[in-house]
Amino acid sequence: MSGKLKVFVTARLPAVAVNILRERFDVSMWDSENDIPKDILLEKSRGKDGLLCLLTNKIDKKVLDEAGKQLRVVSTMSVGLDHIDLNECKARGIKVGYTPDILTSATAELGVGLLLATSRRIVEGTNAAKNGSWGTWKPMWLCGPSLEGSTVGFFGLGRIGLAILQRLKPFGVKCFKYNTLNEKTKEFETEHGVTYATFNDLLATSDFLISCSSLTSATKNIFNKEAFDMMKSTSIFINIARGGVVMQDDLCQALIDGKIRAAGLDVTTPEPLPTDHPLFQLPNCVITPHIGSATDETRTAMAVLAARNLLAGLENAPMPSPYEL
Ligand SMILES: O=C(O)C(=O)CO
Repeated sequence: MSGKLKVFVTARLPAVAVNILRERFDVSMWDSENDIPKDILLEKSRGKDGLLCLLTNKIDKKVLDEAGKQLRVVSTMSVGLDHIDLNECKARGIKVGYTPDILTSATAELGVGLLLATSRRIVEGTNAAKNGSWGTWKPMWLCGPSLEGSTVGFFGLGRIGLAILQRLKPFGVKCFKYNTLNEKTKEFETEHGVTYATFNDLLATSDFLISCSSLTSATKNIFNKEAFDMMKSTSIFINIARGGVVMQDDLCQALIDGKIRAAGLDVTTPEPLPTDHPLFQLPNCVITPHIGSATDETRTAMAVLAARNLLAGLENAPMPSPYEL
């Protein structure tokens, strides 16, 4: 038996990340890209000093109990933390590490991609080109709204929202609005050319509404029937945050009824969304499988940062990216 601290990694990660841990710890890993079943997560967490997890692993009281009192660090390869019971971690003195910043650009790129895919009807267009419905060039076929001259609203304007805003400026957007829990300073608003809106104003005036907010008890299901009813029938809704901010059945109905024009979703409830889900039947809904941060560079950097957080946390050194509980 080695006297090394024990860590469990809940998914197959790039070797460059795992090797950081192997040098110092007794490492076991769920060596698969498929999600680890809960019973195995519980079993493998038992007796570990540290866990390196993904956003798909619910690190709840049960996992923490099963791991045992020696568990000192939970490091997640994600910026989102809604899968971790943070209150329990705090109560137990367990340190939490996460991976913000390094995925901002990649996620912002995908957000812009979804905006363009929905507004310019790129998926509908490629399908039409493939399936023979192309025909001749028609004056108004597959038209969509322009970003130029539009009002773009952000629900949540943290790192990722801001990065999308910056990328959208060259498109000639007329007005950027935002709604967040805490209003930003006037200096911030002036610097970024964005104005605060109440949630209702954001709904009523945005041509494009982008959800970039974290999932909390305050944001859960906030995009519901009432919200979609308030949006313009010409507006486009984008969600790159968490599926849980949306009442998905209400969104589906709003798209069917023409309450809003289109939606682009990188996140859904559940994930994966069953292939027979009605949203997949709608031509005005573009769904990508939670790939916001999926660039080669970003995913590798996230894995490495998660490993470094775990290493530092277990060695009582400052984590490169701690989440302050
Ligand atoms: O890091 C996260 O929270 C993600 O959603 C991954 O893109």
